[in-house]
Amino acid sequence: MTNHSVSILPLKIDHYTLRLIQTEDINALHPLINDWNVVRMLSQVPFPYPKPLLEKWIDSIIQEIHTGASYHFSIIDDTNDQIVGCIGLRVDSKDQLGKIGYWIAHKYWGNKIASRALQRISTWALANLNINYIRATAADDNLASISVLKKCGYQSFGKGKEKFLARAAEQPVSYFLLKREDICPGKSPVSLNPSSSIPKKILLVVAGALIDIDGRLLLARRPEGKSMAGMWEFPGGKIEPGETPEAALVRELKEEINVDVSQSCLAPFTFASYEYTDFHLLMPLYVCHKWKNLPEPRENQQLAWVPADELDNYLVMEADKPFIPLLKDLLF
Ligand SMILES: Nc1nc2c([nH]c(=O)n2[C@@H]2O[C@H](COP(=O)(O)OP(=O)(O)OP(=O)(O)O)[C@@H](O)[C@H]2O)c(=O)[nH]1
Repeated sequence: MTNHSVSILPLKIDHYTLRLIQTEDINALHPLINDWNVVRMLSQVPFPYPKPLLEKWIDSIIQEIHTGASYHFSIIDDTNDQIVGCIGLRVDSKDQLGKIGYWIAHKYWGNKIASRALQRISTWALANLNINYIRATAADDNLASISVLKKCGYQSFGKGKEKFLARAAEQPVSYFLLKREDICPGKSPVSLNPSSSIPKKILLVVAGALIDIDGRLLLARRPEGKSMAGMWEFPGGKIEPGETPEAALVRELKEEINVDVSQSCLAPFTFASYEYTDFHLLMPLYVCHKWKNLPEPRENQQLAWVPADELDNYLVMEADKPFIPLLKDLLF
């Protein structure tokens, strides 16, 4: 994907901070991870864990942040500035999958740090990375981790065997998956026989497809905290009572991305009629080629100018999916 960067500011949970692992963390991390209690539950780590090997791993994951291949965080107790564990995620963009792993130093077990960190990173990752699912693996004898995963909404989806370096043996493991809908249930599409459900409130929303002189389309990413955070959509919003769709779109474009558009520059293009779990969305989409001001995110959303051949890399809202082939024809 182009033209937008992942927000990796330190993340807060109660009195803990999650921030990207740094080279200087080595001295604090090494004694905490070089502990049989911790290492026996991690498949890829030997025991003892030589410091230079950890150093090499830290160097590699710092490089991977630049390419977006992985994001690993130290978990820091704000009360004394001590590192208490790590949590990280490797990104497989092709399958829209993140693979998550974490450990907490033995002396901090029992403080619910893992579940809070897992909850936080899962929400952050689904809102900011190009993924729709997060996968985790736990050794079958790691009951604490299995309970943490279940508490955070991860569903068990199978069993297998994996080699654990520290134990020098294969171990039975369980695989877990978190889907976007599992943590944002409000707006998931109705999958089972929608016609039999109770009639829903019709929500009138208007959206704009802004196309620049290079033939790229503007997409906005729903920020963390909103329903369906991380999904891409078209700038726009709800039509207020007494408002025309055109007036509403002019207002929304100003409010959301500080763009001035005149109603006469909005060309009706198509519309979405889509049943979400709690409402039925009716949303006209207008095309617009002319506006004033450079679009700027005013609501903490990411913005991306996307050429036609990259549109398929963006996870757009379910209701917007039919727009994509139509817009590709328009852009090419
Ligand atoms: N603006 C916009 N909304 C869309 C698109 N596709 C789509 O399903 N929607 C849905 O239409 C509704 C838009 O309302 P909105 O933008 O005013 O509201 P919101 O949920 O973002 O937040 P809010 O209610 O806190 O303002 C949302 O429920 C959103 O999920 C789209 O392409 N653009």
